[in-house]
Amino acid sequence: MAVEQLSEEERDSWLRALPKWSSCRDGAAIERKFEFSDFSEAFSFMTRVAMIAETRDHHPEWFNVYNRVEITLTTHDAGGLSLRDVKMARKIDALLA
Ligand SMILES: C[C@H](O)[C@H](O)[C@H]1CNC2=NC(N)=NC(=O)C2=N1
Repeated sequence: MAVEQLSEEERDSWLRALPKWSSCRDGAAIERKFEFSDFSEAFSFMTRVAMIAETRDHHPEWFNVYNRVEITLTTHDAGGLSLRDVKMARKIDALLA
């Protein structure tokens, strides 16, 4: 599905609203690291993120070891960062609010 990459200006302004996420891959992605009390908490969080990803058809790249989860968001169909990533990041943040 066609989806637009954010311009550099749009990216910078959206990122200011997502202070827990940092830009990576030369602006093509954003990432956030999470730490939980144990694996069960981490995996439960991942399960909730997975459900959101499925309903939105927008899937994270992620890494988990025990209580740590690292999430990278990028839009493969756009070859970079899109509004889908920003919205997904907001949803993920809201899970922990
Ligand atoms: C065919 C399917 O809708 C697409 O491949 C979706 C699935 N999940 C996706 N996830 C992400 N992160 N980027 C995409 O471009 C993407 N595209």
